[in-house]
Amino acid sequence: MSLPRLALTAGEPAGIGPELVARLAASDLPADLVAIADPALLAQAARAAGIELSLRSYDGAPVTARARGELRVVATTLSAAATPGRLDPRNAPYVLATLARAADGAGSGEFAAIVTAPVHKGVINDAGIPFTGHTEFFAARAGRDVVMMLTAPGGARNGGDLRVALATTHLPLAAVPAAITRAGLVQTLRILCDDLIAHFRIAAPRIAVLGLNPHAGEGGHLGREEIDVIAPAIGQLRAAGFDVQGPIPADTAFVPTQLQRYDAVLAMYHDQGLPVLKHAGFGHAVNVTLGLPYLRTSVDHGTALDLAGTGRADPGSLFAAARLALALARS
Ligand SMILES: NC(=O)c1ccc[n+]([C@@H]2O[C@H](COP(=O)([O-])OP(=O)(O)OC[C@H]3O[C@@H](n4cnc5c(N)ncnc54)[C@H](O)[C@@H]3O)[C@@H](O)[C@H]2O)c1
Ligand SMILES: N[C@H](C(=O)O)[C@H](O)COP(=O)(O)O
Repeated sequence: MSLPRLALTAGEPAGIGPELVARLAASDLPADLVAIADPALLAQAARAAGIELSLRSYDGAPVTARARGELRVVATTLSAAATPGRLDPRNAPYVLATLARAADGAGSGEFAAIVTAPVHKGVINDAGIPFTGHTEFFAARAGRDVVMMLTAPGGARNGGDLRVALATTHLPLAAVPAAITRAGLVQTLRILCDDLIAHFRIAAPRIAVLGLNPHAGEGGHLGREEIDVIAPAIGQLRAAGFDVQGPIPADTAFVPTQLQRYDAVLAMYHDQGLPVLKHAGFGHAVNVTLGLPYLRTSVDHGTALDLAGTGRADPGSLFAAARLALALARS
């Protein structure tokens, strides 16, 4: 039987992504690993980290076994030689070309899933290309509404997984209140519930929806978004039969006794939910994009320019992302 094929994008060439992809290839993960990257960059990162890598050109043929270190590559050429730790806007189109190739392959069924190493959003913008993240890039390319969810195995302290989804993703904090709309929340909650049922095999997901303001608005005295927007969206989902609770004050939503009651928490913005998730699981948590017509998982960390080229980057999250992608593909 052929192995499930995972597309691996190596991300920012000056970051830790190429080294992590090489480390994953050196593992015994039972998958047909296809990197979409510059082969010379992968070889250079592997050499620097003392990883033995055997690169082969990707020809599309199915494979039934993969030896440690074996990695097929869709060769994508850097615009400028990469130096670890030093960003170069000239390579931004290269980074986006790797994402586009992965998206097209996953969309056509060529890949069972995409697993992405981190990109640097700033340098892509410095190159004059508007870009806020993989999540938004894949959503736009697929023409779908999506939801960013991070999952930390065992992060709920009761042995369960901590899952945090976001109502808004990469935008300035000042723009958050206006970006939270009733229709948007309803769509986000539907995608979250549907994908927890379809992909995570949770028959009736229990969702905690956080408030936006301190103490969930304190009855309207500390903000009205809970009353005007969040509660009506929750009501709509509940009327449709979903187990959605809230708006819950964010400051106490993550205490273990509260978390036990839920399968996922919907935070209103990036830094309301992700610091908790990363505190609980940094290094082995996984970022999953829900709502895409294909599977996409990613690491819980960024480009770590300070570690690039040192061989000291922890590959735990990329391994977890690849394992989750495989599990989701099998299910
Ligand atoms: N999946 C992604 O593409 C992704 C995720 C998060 C951040 N980013 C981007 O990465 C860039 C840098 O972001 P940042 O500095 O806020 O976060 P970062 O995760 O790159 O670094 C934060 C700290 O964590 C450490 N760290 C990160 N990954 C590590 C690993 N695998 N092993 C050991 N230590 C690790 C770094 O050395 C640093 O001290 C930004 O452009 C950001 O947007 C991308
Ligand atoms: N919000 C993510 C995090 O903090 O880990 C990260 O920026 C990556 O997002 P994309 O997968 O959309 O690039």
